[in-house]
Amino acid sequence: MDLKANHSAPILADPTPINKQRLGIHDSLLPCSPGTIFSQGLFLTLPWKKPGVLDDVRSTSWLDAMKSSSPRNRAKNNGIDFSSNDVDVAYRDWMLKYPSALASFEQIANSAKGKRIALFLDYDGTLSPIVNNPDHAFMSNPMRTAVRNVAKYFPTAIISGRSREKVRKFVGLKELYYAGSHGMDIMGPVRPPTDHNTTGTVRSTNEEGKDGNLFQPASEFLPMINEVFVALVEITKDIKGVKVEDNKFCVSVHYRNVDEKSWQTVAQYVQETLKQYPRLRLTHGRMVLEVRPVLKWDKGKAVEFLLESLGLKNCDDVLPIYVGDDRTDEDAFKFLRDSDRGYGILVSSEPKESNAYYSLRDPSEVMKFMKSLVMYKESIP
Ligand SMILES: O=P(O)(O)OC[C@H]1O[C@H](O[C@H]2O[C@H](CO)[C@@H](O)[C@H](O)[C@H]2O)[C@H](O)[C@@H](O)[C@@H]1O
Repeated sequence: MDLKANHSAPILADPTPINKQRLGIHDSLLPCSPGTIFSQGLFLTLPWKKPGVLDDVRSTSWLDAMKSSSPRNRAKNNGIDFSSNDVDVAYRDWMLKYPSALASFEQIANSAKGKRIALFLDYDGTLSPIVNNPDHAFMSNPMRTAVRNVAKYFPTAIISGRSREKVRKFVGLKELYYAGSHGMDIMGPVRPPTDHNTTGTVRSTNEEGKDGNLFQPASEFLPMINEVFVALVEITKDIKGVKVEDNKFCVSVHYRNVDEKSWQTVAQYVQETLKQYPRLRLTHGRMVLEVRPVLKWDKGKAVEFLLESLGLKNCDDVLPIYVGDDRTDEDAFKFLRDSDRGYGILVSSEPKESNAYYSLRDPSEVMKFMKSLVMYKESIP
């Protein structure tokens, strides 16, 4: 098979328009994403753009996105002086729109009355603090205990951009469901799904010998992703601080530890490499460029899939709660908002537009929130 062939999904025309990134607005919050059309099935079809056209503009826009990914630059762009108390004022204003899930816990508990909560948790920046070395993003033991306790009462799933195996190792709890590669690798419960498009689900046994339903909608992309991973490691090897991470169905190119002067080179190298892979696209996370298949599958779809697999999808008595900190989590927030159920909770210590309803400042507040859920459950006679 020619891995690089442009079968059904040509390259993304202009993946990160400059003004959207400056405003820090996620695509899903805008009326439509220019150039993005959903085709039948899982493939995202994107109009073909002649390779080479607008290359400079595109790498400039990626550079701009990379700069705005740094909290200090973002504050500057929003006219906030980092050294003044403007930051606190801006955060307090923002919390009027996205109230603290801790301060609003009673309200959340009221809407949970008579309902079954299903909890979905992102990993990096939600359960573990953001650190410079992605291999050292460990979860604390108190956090692990909090997740274990909450999972005793509510079905709980981790949905991460990392590979499923890696995030499962970091979390280390058998009692959870895990979805890796931004939801493109899900090990759900055995219960056969009914009305969801789950073709490709196979019965599988995980590392602990537990049976599950494995769903990997991007499996045909695996050889291509492996190839691009090797190519990216090679092309970036002389840029100090770059880390290319294999996340199974996607690849992360971290630039957190790269001198800002070399960011443009990183963006250019990644884009140059991707020109040969029109079935892959580039997205942007926290100081990371992420290469992934052109597939209509994201964390929102993963939540929908897991609810279906758990037999909770079409039930009025279910309250899904999704906690996450990154752009990719917005797809899950949007799914909950659009289907008018449950709550998205954005973890952020700075103002950000979001599809979430509530906010938490950092992982320590996420831990308190989970403890509150346990106390709430234990208080019910
Ligand atoms: O969906 P998530 O579980 O939040 O995964 C998203 C990415 O998280 C990791 O990168 C981020 O965290 C690192 C460790 O704190 C940090 O160094 C990096 O700058 C962040 O982008 C992970 O390494 C990526 O592969 C995930 O895609």
